[in-house]
Amino acid sequence: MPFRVGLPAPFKEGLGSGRARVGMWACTGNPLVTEICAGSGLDWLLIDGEHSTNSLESISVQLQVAAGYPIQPVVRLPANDTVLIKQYLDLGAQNLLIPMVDDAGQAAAAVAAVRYPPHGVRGVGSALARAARWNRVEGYLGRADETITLLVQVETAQAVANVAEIAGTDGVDGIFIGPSDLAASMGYLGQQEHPEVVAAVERCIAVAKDLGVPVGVNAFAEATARRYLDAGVDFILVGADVALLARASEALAAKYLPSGEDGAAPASY
Ligand SMILES: O=C(O)C(=O)C[C@H](O)[C@@H](O)CO
Repeated sequence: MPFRVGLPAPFKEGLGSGRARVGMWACTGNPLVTEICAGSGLDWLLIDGEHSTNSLESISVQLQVAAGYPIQPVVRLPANDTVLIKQYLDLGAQNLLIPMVDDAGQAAAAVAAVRYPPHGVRGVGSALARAARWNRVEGYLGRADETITLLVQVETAQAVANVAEIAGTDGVDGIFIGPSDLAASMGYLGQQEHPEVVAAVERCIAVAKDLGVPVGVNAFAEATARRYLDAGVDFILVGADVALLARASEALAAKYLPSGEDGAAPASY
């Protein structure tokens, strides 16, 4: 039986070759919404465990739903934490994004967390875990690494200063730049488009390209997204389910309600 039977290809496969992968955030915690986004035709979905109402259970169901569509799910954890990483891997998240990785030591800790001993510290629970399809994936323990993609987030001024060491850490499959937190840490809270922030993002992209390490970024403004694509990012997030719904529902209200009304529905509605 070929290895990896029943498991999707990891995000790292082919990453950095060919055109950039374009994706969106899945933040509602709702499998139906994620299913709608999974059928969008986009390349990848980022299921968010950091700023969204997602639990281990809701992420697990969304991965099952997304598996029916030609889209690659990546899951962001709330923190760079060995126990959480074990739980996310075991529920079947193969592609992990770890937030707030500021130096090579923190990157190495994330690498150790995704690897079984002797190469790391991941606890062994494959018989109980969807990761190994309850031990139906022949040889999973010896080859789990092949099924996992580890992406780390560069999103502070400190991380930008250390970007070459972070990107070059053995076992890191790519870096993902977070302009919102980066802007905040540079003293420009809420100003992801500030020229110094954009310049720092572009510096990180250039360093990663020089090292041959795949690099991604978040950019909701189309002009900025296109700028980062031109700079050579390999994967990008260009929108979010919650943001699309918020803006589209506001546009509906603006279209049909007389201007000046707040659009609140009657109490009995
Ligand atoms: O700092 C960033 O940018 C990110 O990490 C992405 C944000 O979390 C995303 O929610 C957009 O604000």
